[in-house]
Amino acid sequence: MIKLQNEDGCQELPVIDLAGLMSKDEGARAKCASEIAVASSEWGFFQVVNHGISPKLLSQMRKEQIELFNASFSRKSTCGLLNNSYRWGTPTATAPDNFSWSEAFHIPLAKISDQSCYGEFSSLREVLVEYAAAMQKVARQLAEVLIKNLGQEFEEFEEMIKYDESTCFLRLNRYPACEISPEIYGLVPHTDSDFLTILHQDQVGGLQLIKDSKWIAVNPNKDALIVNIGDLFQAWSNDLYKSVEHKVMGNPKMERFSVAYFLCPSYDSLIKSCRQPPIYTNFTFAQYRAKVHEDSRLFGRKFGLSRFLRS
Ligand SMILES: O=C(O)CCC(=O)C(=O)O
Ligand SMILES: [Fe+2]
Repeated sequence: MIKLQNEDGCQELPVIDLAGLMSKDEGARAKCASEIAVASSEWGFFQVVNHGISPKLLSQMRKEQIELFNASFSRKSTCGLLNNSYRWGTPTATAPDNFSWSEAFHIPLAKISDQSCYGEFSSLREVLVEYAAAMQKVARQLAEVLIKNLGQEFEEFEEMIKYDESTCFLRLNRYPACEISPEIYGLVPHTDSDFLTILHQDQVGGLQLIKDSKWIAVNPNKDALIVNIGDLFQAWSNDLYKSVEHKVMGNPKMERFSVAYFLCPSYDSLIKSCRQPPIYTNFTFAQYRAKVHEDSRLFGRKFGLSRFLRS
């Protein structure tokens, strides 16, 4: 059992002021970029403030999200709603420790402006469109910093990986209060299969990540977004940036909401290390997704990048 380290106040997730990236002062821009790169390699996780997304948009998103999840189960799982993306629990679970006590909508960006996905939730559409565009902007800004820090041209990177509206997605999460047992996860430990993820959580808390072999809780900060490195950036950077395991703990009394934006490349993008000697074999995003799905189906879990290690 891994002890929760920051219960005794040892370590707090870095908070980075993104205003630095926009500064006229070159030194301030370089300092901010360096903080992002260091946090990505030492933590694989960080928080950003002054990210440019208005508090109004964040609170509108939360309001719409709550209304959506308040709908009946039969309505949420109705054919057509948000691209049939409603999921609850873990269909592949074989034991309590691989079951996630949560429900979610998992919406590809390509479907976000599609009127036919919304039914009576028409005001959700406008908010999601604006939210996705705002998150995409921050995600690309961070990707640019991380790519330049690897000594690569960002334009070339974007040319190679062509973000795809059908592979980037938003996930709306709800974690109902779970009175059954404190052992049950809201979301089981996992790494994200993308370049990077940007999360907006409410004030309930429950997200934890591994740092130096210990679980660290992310204390809610109402002004911050949480950023984490995904498997693809770890492979691309040849393990310089870390895709670390994280999980959501269940809460016996309070429900919790979060929204995650996943920055993904097109399926045919080749993910190859920018450094020598490469730790992983080259793979396309389609191959990676297929392997993750196959492992979940056959073994009930994801093995992720370890499947692509060079022998
Ligand atoms: O809700 C959270 O805090 C984490 C969500 C997450 O890790 C995910 O959706 O991949
Ligand atoms: Fe995640």
